[in-house]
Amino acid sequence: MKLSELFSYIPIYQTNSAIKHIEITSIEMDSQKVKEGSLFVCIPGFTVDGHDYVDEAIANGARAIVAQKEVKSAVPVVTVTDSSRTLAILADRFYNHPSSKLPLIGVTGTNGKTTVTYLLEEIYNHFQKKTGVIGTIQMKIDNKTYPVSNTTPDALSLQKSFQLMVNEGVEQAIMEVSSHALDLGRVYGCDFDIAVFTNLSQDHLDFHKNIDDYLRAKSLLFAQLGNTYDDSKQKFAIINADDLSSDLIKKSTAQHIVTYGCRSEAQIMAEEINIDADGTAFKLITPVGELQISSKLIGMFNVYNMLAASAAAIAGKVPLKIIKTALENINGISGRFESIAENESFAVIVDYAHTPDSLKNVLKTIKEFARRKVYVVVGCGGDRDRSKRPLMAAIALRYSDHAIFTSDNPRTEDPEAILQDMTNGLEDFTNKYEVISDRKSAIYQAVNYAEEDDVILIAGKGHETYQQIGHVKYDFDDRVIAKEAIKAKEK
Ligand SMILES: CC(=O)N[C@H]1[C@@H](OP(=O)(O)OP(=O)(O)OC[C@H]2O[C@@H](n3ccc(=O)[nH]c3=O)[C@H](O)[C@@H]2O)O[C@H](CO)[C@@H](O)[C@@H]1O[C@H](C)C(=O)N[C@@H](C)C(=O)N[C@H](CCC(=O)O)C(=O)O
Ligand SMILES: Nc1ncnc2c1ncn2[C@@H]1O[C@H](COP(=O)(O)OP(=O)(O)OP(=O)(O)O)[C@@H](O)[C@H]1O
Ligand SMILES: N[C@H](CCC[C@H](N)C(=O)O)C(=O)O
Ligand SMILES: [Mg+2]
Repeated sequence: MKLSELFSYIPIYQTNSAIKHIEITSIEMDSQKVKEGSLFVCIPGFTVDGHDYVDEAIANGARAIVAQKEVKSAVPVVTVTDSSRTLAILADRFYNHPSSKLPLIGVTGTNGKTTVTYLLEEIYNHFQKKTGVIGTIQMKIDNKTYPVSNTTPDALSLQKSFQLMVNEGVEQAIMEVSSHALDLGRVYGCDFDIAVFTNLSQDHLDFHKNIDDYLRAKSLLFAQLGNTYDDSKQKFAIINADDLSSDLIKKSTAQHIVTYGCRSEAQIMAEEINIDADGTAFKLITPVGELQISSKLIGMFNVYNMLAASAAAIAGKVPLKIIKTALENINGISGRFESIAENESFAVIVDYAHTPDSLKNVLKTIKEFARRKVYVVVGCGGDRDRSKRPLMAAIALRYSDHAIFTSDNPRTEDPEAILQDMTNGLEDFTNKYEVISDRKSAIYQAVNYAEEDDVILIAGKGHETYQQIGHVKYDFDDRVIAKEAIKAKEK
């Protein structure tokens, strides 16, 4: 594509030489990925500054550079005020506005994003639509999966993924939109049709200044739904009426609002809720009819997830019957309340709870059905919100009979220091917990303790198949380790 054509979408920029004739073959934001003919966009990052990699990009074949400050370069430089924003606009143009060709649902909120996206995948698959899903676990197009390094990819990878979905004939795209992505502009240029808000509770206060700033980031998804009305392409904000943050979310959008909930008055509601150890049943009340749902998903939080997915699907004109069949068909989501010890006298559950709110929800749910002791194995991630550590530890103690505090992904932090952050202030309860920093040993210990009718919750890593220590990701899967521990106990 000619640079002149690409830049026709950027109204104001400066160049140090003529760019009209330059033909580019790809856009890159990483100098290491630059090939002959690439346009290299310099992004100032948290670790390094892309502007320092211009020479490497040119050596690898860059034909032009986009920068937001002065750089020395042997090839033409286009200077813009914000290179991240420019990257999003250029990527959308380069890949031919792919998100406008796909009905696109974005899901945001502290907890439940992955779950809601997979419920929606199931619903749309039952509706005979080919789906594309982007989120924490992977990118998935139909049944083909692709690895991801972020829940919401950078703008360049994202637009490229949308183009792949268009080429693969995807009829419904569904994605998780993290607060980081919204704050950093990774989803600028995405033409969302439906935006879903699950809930807000504490997380990521290492990145966001405070909880208000975190909520403001989440609200951007709703602000980005657009400010005009188009009969042929209606846009919807799907909002949890029972969440205290919903007022601000509602005010952030000019688009149609669909509310869901169980306690406050809402358009989509669950009534006559019945939750037990095998599943959940409720009556789904909607403006287009009512019906009974009987799902294998466990816990009140999953009723909310099912309501969120149902509300989005109703906005997307999916018939209620299809929604019912899909919700009743889904067995569970990888690493979310996943039951491991099917043939044992005790239960082992692996769950991705890594926030105070999700840990509390999941433990309260287990406590309701547990016949005997509840053990929890949990840690907190390094290089992440420190203030959630003592809260998660206190919740683990309060809602279990015995807690084993261990490492999650320590990343570049000292694992013992993370555990100190968790246990500071718990000196009076040392008989209710122990600290085993090696995660494998912690899981083995819990399994060794377990007797008939006990439940073990292994929280925090869910579907993850690695443990990151320093900058290295080692193979590690809670589910595999738990099964090994059970086998060893049986011997
Ligand atoms: C804090 C944060 O969001 N960091 C993201 C950011 O990394 P960074 O700012 O450190 O990037 P950098 O290494 O400084 O590089 C700056 C620029 O220089 C370029 N570069 C760098 C090196 C080089 O040799 N050549 C070169 O050109 C890079 O390609 C980049 O364009 O940009 C990277 C590329 O897009 C992201 O992968 C990275 O996410 C990291 C891995 C991360 O952990 N992010 C977390 C906090 C995150 O975003 N989480 C949310 C989910 C949270 C949730 O689910 O609740 C997510 O959406 O994943
Ligand atoms: N609606 C909900 N409200 C509160 N907790 C929930 C909800 N749904 C799921 N959880 C809990 O949160 C954990 C993570 O769920 P899920 O992966 O769906 O959330 P997420 O928002 O995608 O998380 P992440 O921010 O890591 O991508 C689950 O394992 C469960 O313990
Ligand atoms: N997307 C979340 C995942 C946290 C999962 C937990 N296992 C951890 O490493 O803290 C994050 O990056 O904060
Ligand atoms: Mg997720």
